[in-house]
Amino acid sequence: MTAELTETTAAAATKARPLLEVSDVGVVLGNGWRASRVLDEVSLTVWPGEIVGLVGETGSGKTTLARTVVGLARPRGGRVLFDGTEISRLRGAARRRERRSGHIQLIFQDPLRSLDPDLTVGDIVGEGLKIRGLPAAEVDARVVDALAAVGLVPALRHRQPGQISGGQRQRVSIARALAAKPRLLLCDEPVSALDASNRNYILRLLAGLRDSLGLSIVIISHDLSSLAGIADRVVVLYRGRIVEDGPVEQVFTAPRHPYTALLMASAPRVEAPGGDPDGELSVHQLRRTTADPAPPASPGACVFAARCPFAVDACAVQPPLAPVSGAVVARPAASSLAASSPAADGPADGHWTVACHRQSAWQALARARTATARR
Ligand SMILES: Nc1ncnc2c1ncn2[C@@H]1O[C@H](COP(=O)(O)OP(=O)(O)OP(=O)(O)O)[C@@H](O)[C@H]1O
Repeated sequence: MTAELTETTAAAATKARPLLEVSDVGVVLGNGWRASRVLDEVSLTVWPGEIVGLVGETGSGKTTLARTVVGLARPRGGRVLFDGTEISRLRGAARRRERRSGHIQLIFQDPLRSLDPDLTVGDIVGEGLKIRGLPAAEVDARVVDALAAVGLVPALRHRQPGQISGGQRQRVSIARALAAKPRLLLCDEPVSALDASNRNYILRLLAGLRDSLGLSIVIISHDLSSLAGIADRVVVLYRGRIVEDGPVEQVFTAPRHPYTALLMASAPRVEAPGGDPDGELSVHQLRRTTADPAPPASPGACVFAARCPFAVDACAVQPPLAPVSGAVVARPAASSLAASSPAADGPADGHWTVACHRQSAWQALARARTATARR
């Protein structure tokens, strides 16, 4: 990896303000009667050098949030700031300039579909640089450099996507993003199509890029266990709303929103360092049954109320994200990688919020429920 690539991105890590600030963003997709509110009052902060996991079931709005950050979806209300500049209002030439800067790179879920099968790896990685008018020799050097950064040999640049493995294709996607010298990577399900060994390789690679380049990284994932080892912070989306946002160790050890707990209970196995497997709640303790009282059904009700077994009258009103009560928030230390992150000493410490009226009450109620399926 060249010193130049390292310097450009490491500079971002030293600044004492968030790299990305999404504030109260709403997004409506579709038109007329098919229009639907896909994001509602979403706020997300990513600090220099921080790895943030964005989780939530399918359709919760994760991809839409990433697309909003890069300007592919237009927010209706709210704003997106990148390094202090409001990018959500940029139009025309200013928007094109921002895009061409390459500072924010979106890495798509399915590399086979997102990489042009007719281009060589070299063309794919260098495409954006050519569009920006860089001389051929510089494009070539940066392509080789970016491939090396993801552990691929230079000779691979003569192959086409169909001639390399799935893991290599995902590395090519990351190399393409790195060639633009980004400061923020948004990775949409970067490992969901990969087998276990490639998954671990890509996750370690992303963590290594954060450490060596000071990159900020948002990893969108269904798979909570893949985030446990590398993310500093986890943000949980449910039907377009953030329901919990906090240090990965605390959230995965003692989730404060019943939906986060349900996600964790549904996952194959999420190992939070210091976690207590015996204390974990089961899916059956967290799912509504016909025996539970009917949840409030007003239009402004908590977004999770209809599925929540602990909903009470107060849940007829959507709770705002509020600091977790009584929590002692330690510095993120989900892994040695996370603990050594530039963000771990930064202002991201101590931030743990949850949107639940019953944040202090539902755990005891859940434990009192039977841990096995009702017959
Ligand atoms: N162009 C569109 N028009 C209308 N609705 C859309 C459009 N694109 C997405 N949606 C809807 O927006 C919601 C959020 O979609 P999004 O892809 O952001 O969710 P996601 O959490 O990334 O899901 P997944 O994990 O399956 O990728 C979904 O209900 C989806 O059907």
